[in-house]
Amino acid sequence: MLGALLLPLLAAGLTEARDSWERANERAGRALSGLSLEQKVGIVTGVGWTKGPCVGNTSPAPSIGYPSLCLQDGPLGIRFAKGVTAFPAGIQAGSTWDINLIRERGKAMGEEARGLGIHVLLAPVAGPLGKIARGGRNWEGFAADPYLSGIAMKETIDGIQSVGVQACAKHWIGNEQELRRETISSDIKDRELHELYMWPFVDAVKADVASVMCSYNKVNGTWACDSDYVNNKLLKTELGYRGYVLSDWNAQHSTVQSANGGLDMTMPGTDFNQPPGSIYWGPNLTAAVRNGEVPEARVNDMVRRILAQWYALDQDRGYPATTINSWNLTAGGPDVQGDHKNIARTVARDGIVLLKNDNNALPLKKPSSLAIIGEDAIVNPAGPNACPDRGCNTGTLAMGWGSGTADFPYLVDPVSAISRRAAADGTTLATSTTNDQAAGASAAAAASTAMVFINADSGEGYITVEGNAGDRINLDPWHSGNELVAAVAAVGKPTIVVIHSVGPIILERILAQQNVVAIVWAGLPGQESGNALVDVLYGDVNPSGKLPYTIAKSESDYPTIVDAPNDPFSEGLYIDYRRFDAFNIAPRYEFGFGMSYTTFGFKDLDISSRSARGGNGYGNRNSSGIAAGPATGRRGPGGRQDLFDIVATVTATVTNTGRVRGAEVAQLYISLPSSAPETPRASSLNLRPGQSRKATFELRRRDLSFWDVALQEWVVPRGNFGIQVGASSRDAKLTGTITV
Ligand SMILES: OC[C@H]1O[C@@H](O[C@H]2[C@H](O)[C@@H](O)[C@H](O[C@H]3[C@H](O)[C@@H](O)[C@H](O)O[C@@H]3CO)O[C@@H]2CO)[C@H](O)[C@@H](O)[C@@H]1O
Repeated sequence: MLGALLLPLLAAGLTEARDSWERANERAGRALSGLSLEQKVGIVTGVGWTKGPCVGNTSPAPSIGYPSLCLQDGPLGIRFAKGVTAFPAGIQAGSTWDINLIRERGKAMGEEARGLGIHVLLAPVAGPLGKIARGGRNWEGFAADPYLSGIAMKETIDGIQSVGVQACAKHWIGNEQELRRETISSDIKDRELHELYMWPFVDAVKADVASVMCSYNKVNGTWACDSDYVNNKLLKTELGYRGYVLSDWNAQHSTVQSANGGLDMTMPGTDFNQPPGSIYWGPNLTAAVRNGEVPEARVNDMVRRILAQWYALDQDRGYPATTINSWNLTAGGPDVQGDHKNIARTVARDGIVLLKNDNNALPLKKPSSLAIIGEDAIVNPAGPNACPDRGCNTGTLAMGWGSGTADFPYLVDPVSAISRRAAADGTTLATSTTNDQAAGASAAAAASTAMVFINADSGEGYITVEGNAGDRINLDPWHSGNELVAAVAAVGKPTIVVIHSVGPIILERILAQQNVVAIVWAGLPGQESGNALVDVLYGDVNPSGKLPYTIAKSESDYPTIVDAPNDPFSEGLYIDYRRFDAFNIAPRYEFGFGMSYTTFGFKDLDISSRSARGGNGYGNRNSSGIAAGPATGRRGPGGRQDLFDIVATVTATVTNTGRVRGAEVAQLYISLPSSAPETPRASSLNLRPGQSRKATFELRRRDLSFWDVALQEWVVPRGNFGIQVGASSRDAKLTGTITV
């Protein structure tokens, strides 16, 4: 392992902001001048839960052709609709580490939103970031790492907004657990706030995300949606955010403080989990303006921000009428799936991580017989959508529960997909599709190979499933999964374990079973679950997924668990792999780990750096032209714009040294000079080699900087930066340095 901490980096081409914002902003200003105060307040206030077709709706302003804005979840597809695609969850997209796939998934979600006349898709998610392994909503986001999360945020937003739908980056900020999420204070120190929790939102702002949703929790003692500090100072001033801030549903706690603190839209608008009739804005905001507590200029700013995004995305020109009906699904329409099952299958497949594969147990080679065991192999007998917001764990797991879900149009379960393949191969199947251990053992006894399906679920805290109030109660598989694997493995047949999970599971008891020869981490694959799995199990596609979080040997190895009434974030910068690396804790499977059916060689590391302040580029392995010191560029979306300058390019040649075609995610990690505070981050480049190809990583000034609390600025320290290119956070194949 290199150095105490590793700061990683990525690939090219980060920002293609829309250039129409200035014009849109002018149009918004003109439109605004013709509106009454009541009309403006209607644009910033939701009409109430279930009072419109979408989960969030605002009042129209017909005089300027402005509609009732429709805001709808969510991060893996359209909630409360029929005829939509149930895409793989964010965490599955993250485990592909594939920029293009992540963008295509976002675009497909955007197309479905547009097709239903949804103006704002409430996605993607970067909070929770995933510092708490048990955190109920971690699976809605992409990775327990700000760098990978940030890249995925940018690509998803680009995809959604490329088809004219407003994206919403959520939940801003510090919403890391479900327990007491509406009362807890996330007490986050300045450096951690910048380097971990704000980092992916910077990418979102740089991508010109239309809206940001403030979270339920308090930040350093003040409700996020009422906080001048997080909304005005950090988001709108420091990060140069041009869009609007909307509240999570009922996350607003005041009329005046929230208005003056930077909130621009309140949702859902009335009496949601509150006494009937309670509402902070609407008439109360009008009154606060009239009595001088909120300047009308502030309300004008809210409306201008909202209208500017509507104009910038051309939603004033021929945008489809809203046809979704969240409260009567059969009355909504039309079917908007198109061919999106293809991208859903590809993301599900490329997000599968192969964790163990003794003696090439996989891919399967037309086995004469195969036992399929476990309730996770079949669809819930009551149907895949039997439980509202997927609030149960019955049958195969393909998404978590809560507002970040969609109805399955269908769910291809593992047993159906494997049965089709087995029929074609002439394989005899023995099935036991409950978690009954004796039945599982007897199925295994009847076959040459056993395959056991287990899972672990979590979700949003307004639903409790089998004692799990959103957050998980432990990191074990559900429904006695460990015992089922043990009973099957004891039969003595080669045993393959397939796991569907929202996040890490402690695997030690499974790994202790001698006959467990392979472990396939199938994640949260969405509607194409079984098809994607068969693609990998049979080697039609070589697995290329890499873990977007660390799998520990013991839960106590993780930095924090859900408990205190307030969270002091005392783990500091050391979340997920940063903690394992810094404190020399051996993980079971490290961040970035994932096996393949082939092998890869890495060679020819080349590092060329250039001045961050416009100097000429030159190849150099030692002293660079990169200027040390604080960022000084003008501010724009994302903050100081010189932070996005490319200051170095790192290349390496990756060769497929095995016998079958395959893809490798080459990963680059940077360690900052020891003289500077340590700053770990991670990222990657997805490389699909034929035989040999060059992986190219473009490093931005931002990627070599740490947040200097005293200076209140990003700073590039002097000294040697360690460069590591390899196959995971702990598998360095090539190393080098950049000296600043
Ligand atoms: O959907 C918009 C945002 O909503 C937040 O979650 C809320 C969720 O949408 C809503 O369905 C749920 O309502 C439940 C309510 O809280 C509960 O008291 C009642 O018994 O059942 C309702 C469900 O039928 O409330 C959620 C908030 O508590 C999300 O945080 C946000 O990400 C969504 O975008």
